[in-house]
Amino acid sequence: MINPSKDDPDKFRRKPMQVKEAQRLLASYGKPGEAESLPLQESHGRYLAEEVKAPHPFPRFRRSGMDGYAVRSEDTAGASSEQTVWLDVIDEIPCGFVSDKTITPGTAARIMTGAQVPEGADSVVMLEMTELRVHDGRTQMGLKRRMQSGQNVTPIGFEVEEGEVLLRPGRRIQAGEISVLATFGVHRVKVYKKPRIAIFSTGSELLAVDEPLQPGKIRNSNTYMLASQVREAGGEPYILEAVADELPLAKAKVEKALAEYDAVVTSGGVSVGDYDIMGDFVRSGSVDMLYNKIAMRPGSVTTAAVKDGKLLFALSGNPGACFVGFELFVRPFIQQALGSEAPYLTEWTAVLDRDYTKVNAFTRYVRGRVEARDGVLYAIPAAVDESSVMVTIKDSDCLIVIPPAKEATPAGTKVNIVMLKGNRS
Ligand SMILES: Nc1nc2c(c(=O)[nH]1)N[C@H]1C(S)=C(S)[C@@H](COP(=O)(O)OP(=O)(O)OC[C@H]3O[C@@H](n4cnc5c(N)ncnc54)[C@H](O)[C@@H]3O)O[C@H]1N2
Ligand code: MOO
Ligand SMILES: [Mg+2]
Repeated sequence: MINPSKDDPDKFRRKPMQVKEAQRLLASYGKPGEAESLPLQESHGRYLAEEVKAPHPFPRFRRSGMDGYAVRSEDTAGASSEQTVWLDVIDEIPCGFVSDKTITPGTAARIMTGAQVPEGADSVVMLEMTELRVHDGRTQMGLKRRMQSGQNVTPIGFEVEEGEVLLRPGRRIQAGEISVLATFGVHRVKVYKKPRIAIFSTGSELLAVDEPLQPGKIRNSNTYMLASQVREAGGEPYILEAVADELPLAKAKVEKALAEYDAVVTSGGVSVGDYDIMGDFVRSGSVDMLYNKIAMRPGSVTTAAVKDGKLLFALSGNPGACFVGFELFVRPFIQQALGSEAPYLTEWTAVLDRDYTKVNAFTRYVRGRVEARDGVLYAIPAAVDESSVMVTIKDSDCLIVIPPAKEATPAGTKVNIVMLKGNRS
């Protein structure tokens, strides 16, 4: 039986908050966590918790850029297409070896790419530009070209000076950063710990992925989608079992999870329905509600609350809204906890590729694809983008931001797009 007293007007009177305002509010909770030291090869995708300075210049020694001969450029002054200059070859220097000889006038040393240029030499002649002979019992190299001082020699500190700041805290470690760290012998890297994020869905209709379908029921896809989003954002997902739409069950589960993990993400039950228990929970006083309505679609009922400094993100059950709510609010929190210097998704501008006919008082985050044609970015909205639609999430690489509009937004309009791909670990 429907109980009329259930329709508490408080439930419906929600004050919408703008996306950016909600992000600012959440940012005061998103702080880098503890640091840990990881072996270099395990640090990929993490964020530096320390500043890395160059303990020595790089290159550390004058380095040959070619396989050839180290010479004194002065000695080649007389070389021309008609005139070969011959120099005595006094040493052979493979990579990794340092010659104990000095190149004096009239001499040269055979040298390999990457080897230390010997004292006295100031340039390296490419092997292909030289000839070799034995003359009066001496091995000589000949060349017909004048060399400039410094030619094919990389000077000390060409890339990096000693003491230079190479990487700052908050820098995401990828291949280029790994190369820097390895070059300077940073074999253990101080990074921020991954935040541990508990995830569970609410809904009496939910079946586990391995259960056969039953009438009126669906499989729980949000939990797994969210775990994947947590991972992509750099966090450590912890999947908890879904709970039925019963307030005491959800309350106990959230409170335990908030105590045990760095943050909790739930899906479902935040709207105004009779069994929307998460909505009731955040208004129950057990947690401090930050917002329960955002001026956006999908995900207008996206909710957040805090307890003892820990965040509860109560996302919509509708898969499209759940996905967007995560990207706009949970992802930045995870990134902030990781110490990222750029916690929000990259925004670009693009040209709307076709008319977007829906109107709304709230900003829409329409899933879509981005395409570059003739140097211009075009944003193509997904054919179906309803909040309840799951299947087009996988085909989207951006969210097209359509500001509140009373009329259709025509093709050709310049729009902001929030990039979903290319930001990931
Ligand atoms: N009278 C109104 N009804 C609705 C409103 C409204 O303003 N007034 N808002 C609509 C909007 S917008 C959204 S979004 C949804 C939000 O719903 P809830 O967050 O309360 O989520 P549920 O009611 O639990 O479920 C909605 C929908 O999503 C499916 N679902 C839930 N959990 C999962 C999961 N883990 N995996 C896959 N699918 C899931 C669920 O079965 C429902 O179909 O409310 C509108 N209604
Ligand atoms: O939360 Mo609903 O997805 O606003 O459309
Ligand atoms: Mg509901």
